[in-house]
Amino acid sequence: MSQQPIICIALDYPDAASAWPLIDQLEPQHCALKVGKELFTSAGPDFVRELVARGFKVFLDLKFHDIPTTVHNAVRAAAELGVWMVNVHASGGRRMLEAAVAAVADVKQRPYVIAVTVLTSMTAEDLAEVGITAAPATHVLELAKLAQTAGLDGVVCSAQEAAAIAQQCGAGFLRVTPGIRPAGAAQGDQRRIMTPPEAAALGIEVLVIGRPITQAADPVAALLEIKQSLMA
Ligand SMILES: O=c1ccn([C@@H]2O[C@H](COP(=O)(O)O)[C@@H](O)[C@H]2O)c(=O)[nH]1
Repeated sequence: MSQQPIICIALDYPDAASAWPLIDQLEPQHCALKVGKELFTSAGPDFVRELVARGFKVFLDLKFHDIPTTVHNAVRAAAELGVWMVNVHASGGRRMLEAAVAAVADVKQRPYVIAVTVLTSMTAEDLAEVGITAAPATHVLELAKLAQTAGLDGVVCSAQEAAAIAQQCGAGFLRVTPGIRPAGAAQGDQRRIMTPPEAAALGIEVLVIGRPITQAADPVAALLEIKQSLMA
């Protein structure tokens, strides 16, 4: 991983035709691309293979959460697409996490396997409603510890928890942070947020940014402006 964070653009488009105009203007050395549930459901594995063939690092953000055998086989199928990173929910538990790691053990180009801790859209109140009374930061750390001891490469967390995770899990354990909002950008449904320069100052490895880029009048200019803000 480089000193500057990798900017991973969340391609949250309804279909491939809507996504290509932006992708066609991007260079693989400038950003990674995230394909999530909406676009994958619509565009499918061939779309992912095409991004990989064009040289992009692809984060397949399908957040698998199921019984261990099902997650093992799903992670294996994702790895065979040649993606750079794939994820599962840490709350699926240790056996599920270990199954996800085992799935990529003998894959030729092994992807990073990371675990979602607490969604960046969630507050303490949201957690309490699903029976988790710990503060988000506390629960994120518990799940990060579980993911690390199960052999995962890192976690999805908010930038607000990134420093504590580095302290607890050490360097080399990836922190992939959505909920990144340039100053003045619409928060939308995100709740635990941080600006790109603040997140970069924490040494976060991957910043996931969607709408502030994809819904900008000029998405490429928005990406360049964010990258420029990291140099200051
Ligand atoms: O905790 C999480 C896990 C995943 N996401 C995904 O990241 C992007 C964020 O997009 P924005 O438009 O920048 O809000 C989106 O694809 C989510 O599915 C997340 O936000 N939080």
